Amino acid sequence: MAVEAKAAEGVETRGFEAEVARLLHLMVHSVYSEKEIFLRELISNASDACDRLRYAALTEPALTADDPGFRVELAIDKDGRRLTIADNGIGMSHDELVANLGTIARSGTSAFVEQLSGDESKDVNLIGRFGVGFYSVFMVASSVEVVSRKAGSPEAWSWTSDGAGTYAMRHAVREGRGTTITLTLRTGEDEFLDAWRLKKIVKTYSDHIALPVILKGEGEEGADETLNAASALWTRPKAEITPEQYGEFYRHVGHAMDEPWATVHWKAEGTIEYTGLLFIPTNRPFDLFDPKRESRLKLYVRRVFITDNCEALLPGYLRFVRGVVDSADLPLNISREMLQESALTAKIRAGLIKKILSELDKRAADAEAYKAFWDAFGAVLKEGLYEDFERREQVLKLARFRTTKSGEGVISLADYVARMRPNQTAIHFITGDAAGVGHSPQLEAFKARDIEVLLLTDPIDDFWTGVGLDFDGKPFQSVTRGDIDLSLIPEAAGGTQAEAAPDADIATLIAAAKLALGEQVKDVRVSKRLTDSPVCLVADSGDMDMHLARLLRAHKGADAAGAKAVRILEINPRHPLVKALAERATRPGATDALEDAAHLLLDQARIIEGEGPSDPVAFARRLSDVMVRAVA
Ligand SMILES: Nc1ncnc2c1ncn2[C@@H]1O[C@H](COP(=O)(O)OP(=O)(O)OP(=O)(O)O)[C@@H](O)[C@H]1O
Repeated sequence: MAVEAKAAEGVETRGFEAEVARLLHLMVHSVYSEKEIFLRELISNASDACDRLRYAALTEPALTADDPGFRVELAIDKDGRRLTIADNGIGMSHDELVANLGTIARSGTSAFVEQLSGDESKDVNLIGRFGVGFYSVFMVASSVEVVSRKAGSPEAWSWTSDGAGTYAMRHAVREGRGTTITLTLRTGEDEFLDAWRLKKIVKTYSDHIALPVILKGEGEEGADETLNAASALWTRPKAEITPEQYGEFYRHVGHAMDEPWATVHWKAEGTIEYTGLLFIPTNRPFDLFDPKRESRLKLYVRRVFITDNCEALLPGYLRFVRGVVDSADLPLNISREMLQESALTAKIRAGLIKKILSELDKRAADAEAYKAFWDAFGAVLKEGLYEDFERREQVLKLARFRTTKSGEGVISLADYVARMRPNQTAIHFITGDAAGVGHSPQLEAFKARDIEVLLLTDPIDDFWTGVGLDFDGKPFQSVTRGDIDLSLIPEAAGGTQAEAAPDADIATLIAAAKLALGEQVKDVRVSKRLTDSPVCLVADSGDMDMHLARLLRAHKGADAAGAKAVRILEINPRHPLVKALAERATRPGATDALEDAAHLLLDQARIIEGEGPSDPVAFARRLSDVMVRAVA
């Protein structure tokens, strides 16, 4: 953390973590046009600090007894070119100052730093997409002092920096708890010393903050002035809240920078009362695929912030939802642990899920807007198909799919069913990588019969398709697994099939291939799925789907249960190569050539699956032997 720590006359100079130094360099040289967002970030932090103290005071009331009125105060010192933002929140200890303002502790900021290209003109635009919290002050300030006193502690500490590689820590004096941040503004940033400008900024970005943001001494006859509405946004009547205010509030609670894709604000009344103000983001939050799959919803009890880490409030598959739930029915002194188990929490959870799913259902009517949502969060929502047994049908109805016929668009299962071919009884799908899945040879017979196939490319697809779901009475069936019989479905017009090799010859070829390949395949058989390619691999009906097996091998190693299942090699009796080999198989002395051919066919099928030959050296040798014979 500290590159260098030097104690001289009570001053401790420390180096910023390398990533912070990079970030600060960008801030200091920033030409970002909306520099005023630094104030939003500081007020947002101050409000969070007050929320956290209010919660701590539930169990330790002495923490706030001397100064119960939470607030944020802004003060301007024109002569000194200084702007001060002070709060009476929880404050920071020496170690917290070092940890929070010297390193990158937030996932959002580290995602930001990861994206930095070194090209400043490009990087500056990232500021608007990520937000950089506290560090944004260096866009406007030549030096910054943070004086903080942790609630309950007599000691205060000062953190100072000019944003150039190091910061200094020293003892300080602060009357009462909280944090005071003093910015010395750079030349050219005088607008932030102007009371009108500050009022405007607070009104625009921080009106929703639930505690008063006060401008000191700039009102009539030097009076203090409260600049924001200072009441919790979710408690205000919907009709009085503008979309801009909802948007700012979303960015504050969601630690986000985008616009909400959907806003749902309602009051639940009945067995349990609560207010919900939920947002579905437009963009994927950075921690969306974090293995912890935590929900970030903020829970309040009668406007006192309790936690933003209550797993029991939202299932993992809705973890992209941001916002606030405030209930008067939960006890104020409820612990985070009790919350997880409370029957009231379970009721709220059921209410939230219902509201979110029905909102999605409503919005699905606008196909284009819904596709934007689906592209961002569909992969997560589909986890519900696997884990929310009760609501599978609802989620399935909300799901959208790319298919062999959808082009760049997506379709619903209802669309799929409506387009099913005569005598088609199942919903066919293939799982795989986005780049290759649409070209798999296993799809050939489906294309020949004009049967639509769902192209599933999210890792979760391999899981939910294995739980025996159906839609509208139609089961899901993988095109790469088990026996497939499409003979009852008419071929598409214009399709002509080449003559197949005689059955007896094919039987001889199959026998020779089985002998040559031994344990490497479970079976060799005539394919009903191929029309153009000579071979493909399929999984046996009881075995794991091939794509899932590959995923498991990649993540858990070759020994993972089911990952090793041996596949079936299918051959296409109408393909010229197979026909020639079948003919050759009936002639005497064919064994060696057929052995090479069988291995090459298997390797070819493996390559098409994206797996590579099982023995690359042997593959290369066989291939050159065959080529030599061909050109000799
Ligand atoms: N006024 C404050 N009082 C107490 N702690 C603070 C204050 N300002 C910042 N902090 C601490 O410093 C941390 C880093 O702040 P920073 O603004 O960089 O990120 P953040 O607030 O966590 O995230 P975001 O900017 O996305 O809201 C905070 O998480 C908080 O712990």
